[in-house]
Amino acid sequence: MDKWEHEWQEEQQRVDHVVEKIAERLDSLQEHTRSMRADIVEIRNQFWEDVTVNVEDAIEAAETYASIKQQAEVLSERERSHRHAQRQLKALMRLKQSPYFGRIDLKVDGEEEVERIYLGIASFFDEESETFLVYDWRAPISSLYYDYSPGKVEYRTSEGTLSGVMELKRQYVIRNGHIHSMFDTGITIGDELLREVLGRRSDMQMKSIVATIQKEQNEIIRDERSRLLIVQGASGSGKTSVALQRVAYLLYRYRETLRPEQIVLFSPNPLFNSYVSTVLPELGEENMRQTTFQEYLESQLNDTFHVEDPFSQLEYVLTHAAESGYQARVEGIRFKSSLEFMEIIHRYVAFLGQEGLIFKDITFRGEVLISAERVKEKFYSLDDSLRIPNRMKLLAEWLLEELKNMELLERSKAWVEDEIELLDKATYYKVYQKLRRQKQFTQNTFDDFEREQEMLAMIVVREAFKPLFAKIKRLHFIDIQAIYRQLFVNSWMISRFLPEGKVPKHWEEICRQTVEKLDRFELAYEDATPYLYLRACLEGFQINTSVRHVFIDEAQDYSPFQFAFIKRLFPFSKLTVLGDLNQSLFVHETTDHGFSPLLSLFESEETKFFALRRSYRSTRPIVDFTRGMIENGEEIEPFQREGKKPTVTPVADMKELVKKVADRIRTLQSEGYQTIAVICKTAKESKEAYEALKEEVSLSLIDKETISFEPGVIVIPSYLAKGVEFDAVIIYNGSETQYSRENERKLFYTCCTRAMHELHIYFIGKMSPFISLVSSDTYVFES
Ligand SMILES: Nc1ncnc2c1ncn2[C@@H]1O[C@H](COP(=O)(O)OP(=O)(O)OP(=O)(O)O)[C@@H](O)[C@H]1O
Repeated sequence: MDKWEHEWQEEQQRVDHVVEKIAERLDSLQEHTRSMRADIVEIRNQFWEDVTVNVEDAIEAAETYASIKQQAEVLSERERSHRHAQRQLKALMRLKQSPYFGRIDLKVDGEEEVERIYLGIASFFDEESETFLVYDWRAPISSLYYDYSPGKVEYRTSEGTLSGVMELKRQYVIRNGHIHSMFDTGITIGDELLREVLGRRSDMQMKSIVATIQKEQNEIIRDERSRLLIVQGASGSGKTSVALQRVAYLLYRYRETLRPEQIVLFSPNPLFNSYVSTVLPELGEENMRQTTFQEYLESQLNDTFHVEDPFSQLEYVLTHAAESGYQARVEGIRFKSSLEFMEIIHRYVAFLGQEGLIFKDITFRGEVLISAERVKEKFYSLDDSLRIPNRMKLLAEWLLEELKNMELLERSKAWVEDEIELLDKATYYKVYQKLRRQKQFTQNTFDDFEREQEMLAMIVVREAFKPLFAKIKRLHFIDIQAIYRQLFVNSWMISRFLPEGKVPKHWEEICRQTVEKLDRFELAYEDATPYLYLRACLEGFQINTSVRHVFIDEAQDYSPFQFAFIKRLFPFSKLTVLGDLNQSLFVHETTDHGFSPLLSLFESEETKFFALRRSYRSTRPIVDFTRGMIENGEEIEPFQREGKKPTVTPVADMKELVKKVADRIRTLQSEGYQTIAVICKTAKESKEAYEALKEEVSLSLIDKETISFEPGVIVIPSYLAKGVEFDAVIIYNGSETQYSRENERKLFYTCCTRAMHELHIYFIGKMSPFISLVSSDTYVFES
């Protein structure tokens, strides 16, 4: 037996030993959770018995209530522990299958012994030997594994910086308790293991990368200082992966204080949410809160407007270029997304502090109780050194007082008498009891009747006024819609607020389009954030104080305005922003600001910028091809994973296109690929492609309503394929007519970079100039 075989055997023996220990722990934990479950069932049963106690008698009811409350607390505490134990169980079960993936041998300077540190997805401490049989990958010492190759190392502990020598770095693939493969690694973390991992077939769910995190990624994952962390990373460089492992890291590092719901991830679409949702559970953590910016907008605006989503905006930009008004809309999108427009809103708000606010009449049963004019007069009579939201609060208090007086007067109106007659018996009885308790009955039947009527009138009017009071408390008397509209009704209005006095191009047309939409209760995507911002400046920000970390993935698709807004929403939160400027989809990104507006959000010493240049997703030939399409593409480093060159195929017409694409799908399937995406430019093109192809092969169509992927063949519009990857990608129609304008370059690049193993492009007529740009040795032209 050679040395390596011998080591392998020893390693397997250790795995067996650890697995056995884990199995023992599992047994006792299972026993413990079983008894905990029995407890919970018992408390629950008891609970219902208590609830059926007679609650007629007030004292007894109060006692019952107290006891139920106490029991409920015990129950929820037990349930929490049970959930915790369940999670531990799951983690242990995973650990039992694959207890660790790495080992480092460390000799600390000044010590004799070499310590062997094994890394896995969770720690496992053996009480008998009082040693960690496995260290959590997030433990401080584990960082050595990611940051160093064998040789001299340094690391920080609570006692200071220690130095030493890493004598060995080893990687394992362990499945079902058996070592599948084992490598000793050199400079980078297991190129071999990484190659193996990356060469696997995709199965529509993102995977954790803890075994092969690269040094440059580890730095981002473990950064704890920055308030704003910006990651510009090439396509496939692991931005999303880094974001998710960072969430897991933070949950571990701050496990005493940080809960998963205090972390929010903004993702590009709901489909992406489901794509990444398995990573944290795989690591034994609960998922953070996942949302999309659109979801937030809708939650705030849906009761007033139909809010356009970003994909409809993009679909318009991509497909309506020939229409009149198109240039104005595009210019409007750019302008309304800028920080300049935010500044205009600030100036507008300052102006509104002095004049120009618009209020609603306060009406009741079709009559004006307090006219908008009176409300306005009152507002401007308030101390104008106060901020507008504070004045609004005072105004609301005043309105509530006024309304209370009016409520009194209302009681004698005729409608109240009619309503009293419609009251049910129970209400009458309640009033009777109440008067009796207050000993207000006089025995004089006539007076008593009067008193009863008064009280009933009070009840009726109070009930009717309730919604009015609620609206005032929510400041619904401010006519935000009209105030926003006012900025666009007179096209000269804007010139008062322009910082440099330059009115945007097509301004009149932009105004006309905006007002027209607002009057139809529609809000264009580009208007939604400024509208909410204006509202917040007038009503006060509804900030979220509990969230501690906000992650924004695909950040290149957010406007500077949106970034600034998100920061205001989460004032106590750190921001991790990840994106790739080469994949910008939205129109506002065609300007040159990049991520620079972000830098103005925090002080420079609180901000850190990282660049990820290595691309892991696609094979080297695919990266060589795609990086030729973009500026500075040579800076992207492909990971050395071999594969076939992309193909570019001309076809004569739609009929031939469908036939060739269907043939390709069949070939790819026969090669064993699980996930094959036919990527189209728009939803419209996707639908057409799907209708044509479905006669030939079995496939499904993805649209913006789709919430999860299934493996197989899909047809998908470009913008929904963002952030996701497929074994093989077919670009349905890569001709000049589809992709030639500058804002289509990045779209095309994004589509092509979704491919892990194979990329095939078809075109009719002329090929897209973004292909002709690329060196012809990087692809195969299949005529
Ligand atoms: N260190 C790593 N070890 C193993 N796989 C990795 C590593 N880093 C990235 N990957 C893999 O590379 C692929 C791309 O990663 P990810 O989607 O996170 O990149 P991205 O930068 O967000 O890409 P894009 O911007 O194109 O959407 C994924 O399959 C991911 O698992």
